[in-house]
Amino acid sequence: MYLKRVELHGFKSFADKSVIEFTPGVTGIVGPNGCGKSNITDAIRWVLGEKSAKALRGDNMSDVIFSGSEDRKAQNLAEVTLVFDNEDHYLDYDANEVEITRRLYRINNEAEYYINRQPCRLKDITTLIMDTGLGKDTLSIISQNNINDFVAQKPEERRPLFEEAAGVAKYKARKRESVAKLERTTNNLERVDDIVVELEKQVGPLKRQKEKAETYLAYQKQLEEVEVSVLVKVIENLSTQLKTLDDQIKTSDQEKTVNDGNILIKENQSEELSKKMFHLDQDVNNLQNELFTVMKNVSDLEAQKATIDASRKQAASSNNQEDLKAKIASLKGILKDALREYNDRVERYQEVKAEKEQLSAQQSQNAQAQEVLRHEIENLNFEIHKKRSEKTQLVDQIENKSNYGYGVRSILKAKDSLSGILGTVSDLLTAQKGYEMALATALGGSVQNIVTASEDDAKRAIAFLRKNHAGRATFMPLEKMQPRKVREDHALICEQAAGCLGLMSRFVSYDEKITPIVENLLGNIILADNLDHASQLSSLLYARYRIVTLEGDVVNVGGSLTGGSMSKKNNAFAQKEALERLEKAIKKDEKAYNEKRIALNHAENEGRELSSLFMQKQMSFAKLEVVVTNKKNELTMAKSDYEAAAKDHEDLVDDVVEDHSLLDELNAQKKRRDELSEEIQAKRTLRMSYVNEKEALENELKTMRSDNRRYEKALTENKIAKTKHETEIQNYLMRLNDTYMMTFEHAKTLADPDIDLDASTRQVKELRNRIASLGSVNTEAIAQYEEVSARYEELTKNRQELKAAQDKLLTAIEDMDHIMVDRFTKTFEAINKEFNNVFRTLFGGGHAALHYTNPDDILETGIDIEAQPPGKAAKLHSFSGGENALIALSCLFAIISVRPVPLCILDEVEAALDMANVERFAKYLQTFADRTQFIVVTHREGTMAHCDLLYGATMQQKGVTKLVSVQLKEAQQMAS
Ligand SMILES: Nc1ncnc2c1ncn2[C@@H]1O[C@H](COP(=O)(O)OP(=O)(O)OP(=O)(O)O)[C@@H](O)[C@H]1O
Repeated sequence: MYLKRVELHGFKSFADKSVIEFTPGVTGIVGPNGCGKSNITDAIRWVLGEKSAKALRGDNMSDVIFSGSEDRKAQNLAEVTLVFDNEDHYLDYDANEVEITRRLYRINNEAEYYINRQPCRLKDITTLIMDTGLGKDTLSIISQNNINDFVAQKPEERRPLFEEAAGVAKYKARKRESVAKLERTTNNLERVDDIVVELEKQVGPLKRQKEKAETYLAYQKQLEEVEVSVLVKVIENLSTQLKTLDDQIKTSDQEKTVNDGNILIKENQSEELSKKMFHLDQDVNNLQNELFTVMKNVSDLEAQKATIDASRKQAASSNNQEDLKAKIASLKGILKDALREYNDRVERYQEVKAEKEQLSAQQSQNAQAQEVLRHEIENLNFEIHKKRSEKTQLVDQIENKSNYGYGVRSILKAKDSLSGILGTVSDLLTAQKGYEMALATALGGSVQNIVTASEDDAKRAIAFLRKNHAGRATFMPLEKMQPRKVREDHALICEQAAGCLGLMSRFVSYDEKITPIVENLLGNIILADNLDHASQLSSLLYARYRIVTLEGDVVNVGGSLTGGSMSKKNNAFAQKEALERLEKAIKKDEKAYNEKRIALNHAENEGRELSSLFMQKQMSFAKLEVVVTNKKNELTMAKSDYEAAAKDHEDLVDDVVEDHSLLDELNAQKKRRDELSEEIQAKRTLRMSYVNEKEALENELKTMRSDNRRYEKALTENKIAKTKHETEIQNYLMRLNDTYMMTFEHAKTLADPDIDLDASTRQVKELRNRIASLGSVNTEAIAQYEEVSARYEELTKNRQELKAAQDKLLTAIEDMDHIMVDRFTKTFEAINKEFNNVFRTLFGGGHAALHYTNPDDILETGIDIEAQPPGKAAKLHSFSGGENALIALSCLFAIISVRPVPLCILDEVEAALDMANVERFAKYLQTFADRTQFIVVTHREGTMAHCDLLYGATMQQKGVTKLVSVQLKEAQQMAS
């Protein structure tokens, strides 16, 4: 390999493109001072990788670009190419010729590098020439300064030259890299070690915490599964019991109400009976007194009559003729009395008969009246039951809101466990009577909106619905609701308009605190009496408002109409109104029912009285029948007695003046007596029946009161049980909500319906105990552990890798050290030997040697020079400049002979030598010329004489170097 050509363009004084051809052997470059000879050396050094501007004799790298002269402008870039012949493939590059180019731009200070015109990095160039003997720090470029400094250098500063000769630069560079790597690896290892130790401290406790947290979560999961099923089952059981209790309460309540009514009626009846008995007693008493008087009268009158009858009987029994007249007269008197009595009794018989018939007629009237009343009572009872069941249905609809959305119902059910739920709009508003349809229309779907105290309450409720998949609902936070209004001028138009009743909000009752809701929902809705007026009004108001009618038709904003028939069934306000109406009707029917019951009772009493009277009449009638028969017999006998006596004695029959007053009075008194007896008897019988009836009533009342106590007791017990059940259900629902954030419906979908309640309840308790025994738990530990342990594992792996890398690097460094020591020692010894030889040749005798300054550390040792020219003492600092140069050149040649280099550039290295030594130097050069290509910058003729090729550097144009091939003579002229 040798340098074939150097091409320069714009480099320092080489303004124009210059091509310098070289041949193997020694090439001399001559010329006057400052004409640019050393710039060629700089150019070669630059291409071979020099990075220091100072080494290139400049301040900045851009100083290498031609900076202009008197006649020439500065260049914008410098470019130098070295062309090597590489036929022997000395350079490790697959080409017979290798071109290395470096280029630098002034404008951005950017450099470009090429190998065989292919762009590359500076590092690729230094790698290519490493250990070839080329390169900026090698033996290939030796300047006058290098030579001058060599002897004065510190031993350590001389070492690189020897290292280069020993070919350890590659290893040194690699070692440097390995050491740097080792340092980085060690640093990393230490850092990783620190972290691993730190992590180790954390991993243990975190693992324990994580395991505890996992156990806790497993228990919690188990607990949730079991407890949700238990809670669902318990709630279902309690709900079933609650339903039974409700039914029992309803039944007891109804039974008690019926019983209460019956007791009241029976008590009234009993009281009435007492009153009647009291009056009967008074009547009987009075009648009894009168009876006494009448009986005394009868007795008196009968006594008088008996006297008369006795004298008549005496006269009648006489058989004297003279008394015959008196006898006939007596018998006639007896006959007349008998007839009168008979007629009297017959008349009474007829009277009693008539009375009996009248009573019978009254009885059947009474029976009819009773029948009518019973029928009416039955009807009323049926009505009341019907209305009560309608009411139950209606209450159920109103309370359970079965026609409302799922979300609304879910919220109402969970109301107690949520905060700030005030109820639905339909709960909080009541339509005034007659405005139910209008209000329902005005509100539309908003009736189902749920009013909350605050916006946060609404948000919590929405979160609850979302979590439980429990439907959707609209919420109206009181604090957020803005009023809607009708403009004042529009309100004035309304006031004047036909059929306008005013703002809908005026026809609603509500609690003052929900005013914002009412003003928001109804503040701009107008009520009109009918659709025609509503339509006219809408036109007047430019169709800006919603106008509803009493019938529930609507003129919408914009003027469209909605209307037709509307079911009241789902109208919340109509439902409320219907309930009120139903309750009133039930009360009215109940009142009528009780009144009819009392009337029936009266009729029954009257019936009883009539029947008692009728019985008595019947008895009197029967008695009278006997009396009439008796009287008839008596009359027949009297008639027969009279006719027997009067027969054949018609002359003796006188027309006696008859005085019937006594008999009439007696008959009258007797009639009265019988009437009184009959009446007393009737009243007594009646009283007796009243006594029996009252007794029966009291017995019934006793039973009913005892029933009532039973009902009350059952009611109280059931109500207490109901409250207890409700509270328990509420508590369980709250537990579901608070602990598991679940609605009952959602929990039901997750629950196991076939659990054994007792066993599961025990399991819940046990799990709770287990959880409690875990103490404080950090659930974050699971994620923390995962993170820390993953990091720990990764870093542990890292540590192993780093450790392996460290070991590998240490081994590599050790190997390199061995190689370097070996090579360095061998090369050093060879150079040392050669040094003495060259020295003796150049000095013509004497002695020279090289020594390690630190033989124990071959890798770092400096190199000492021991030189003793013939006849002189060996003190380096006391040699002349020329001697120093010769010593240095001896060493240089020794090195070159041990380690031949392909190219060596010597820049005025022999300047300090005398002519004889220059001669020796030049000759010596020739001894190497077959192995090493020399380029020698020189002023010395002796050197020039031994050059194979000579170039002369000139500056024909000022400041611009031009190189021409010259003959020795021309060169000598140029030098001189
Ligand atoms: N960037 C540059 N642009 C133009 N000319 C430059 C630039 N850098 C250096 N020079 C010129 O190059 C010359 C120096 O060249 P160089 O040091 O190679 O000369 P020389 O021939 O080696 O001299 P000597 O024999 O004294 O060592 C100077 O004239 C300097 O002005």
